[in-house]
Amino acid sequence: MKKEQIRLLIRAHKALLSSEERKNSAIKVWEAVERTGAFIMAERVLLYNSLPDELDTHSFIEKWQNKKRLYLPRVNGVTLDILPCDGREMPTGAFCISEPVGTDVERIENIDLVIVPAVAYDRTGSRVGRGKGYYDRLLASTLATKIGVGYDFQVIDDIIETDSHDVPVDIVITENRTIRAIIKNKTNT
Ligand SMILES: Nc1nc2c(c(=O)[nH]1)N(C=O)[C@@H](CNc1ccc(C(=O)N[C@@H](CCC(=O)O)C(=O)O)cc1)CN2
Ligand SMILES: Nc1ncnc2c1ncn2[C@@H]1O[C@H](COP(=O)(O)OP(=O)(O)OP(=O)(O)O)[C@@H](O)[C@H]1O
Repeated sequence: MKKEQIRLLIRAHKALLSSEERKNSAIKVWEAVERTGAFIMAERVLLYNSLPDELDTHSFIEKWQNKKRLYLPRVNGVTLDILPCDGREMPTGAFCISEPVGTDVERIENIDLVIVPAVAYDRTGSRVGRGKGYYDRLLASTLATKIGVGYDFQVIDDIIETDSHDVPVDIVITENRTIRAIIKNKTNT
């Protein structure tokens, strides 16, 4: 299936979710994330500030804000800057996402774990994003563990047709499953 087709299908499916279902799924996903070795071991974690149509991250960020060093992305042209999520107020930035302020940009090399949003995943960890390539550019230069989160229907049975720039995740976590990608994504280990 082509990426654009997948985006349309998933958008339609998401529109059917009740707020109760959204909330319950998020609780289960974050409980499963907390059980992974990658999360337990991680000191610096890059999260995303969820949009209404994404798996909610707000309660999770609040819970862990003072226990780990959390970071959020901020759009800078075609790339993402990584800023600490330190509890300060976050104004609405690009694409209506609340983004951290300040100049304390962190290097992606220093991040231990990246929690990645996506529109869809397949069971090998390949992902379809929102089509702007921000995460592909960011993840191209990290050895951090990458956990993709989402609702269970965001994991599709088809294998996603990928391009050479696409960076897969290592683990996909939904309310029903934790999928460890079959293909090892790191080339130097
Ligand atoms: N919560 C969250 N933060 C994120 C991302 C994300 O996907 N989710 N990003 C991931 O890259 C980066 C921002 N990139 C984004 C790119 C497109 C859209 C978006 O809403 N696109 C619309 C189409 C708008 C258009 O084409 O102009 C859409 O998907 O319907 C949002 C964020 C960094 N921060
Ligand atoms: N590492 C990269 N360097 C330069 N351009 C890139 C890179 N990765 C992706 N792109 C460009 O970004 C655009 C969108 O790519 P794609 O459709 O794969 O995005 P996506 O995976 O859905 O989005 P995202 O990675 O933001 O979640 C493409 O035109 C692609 O050429």
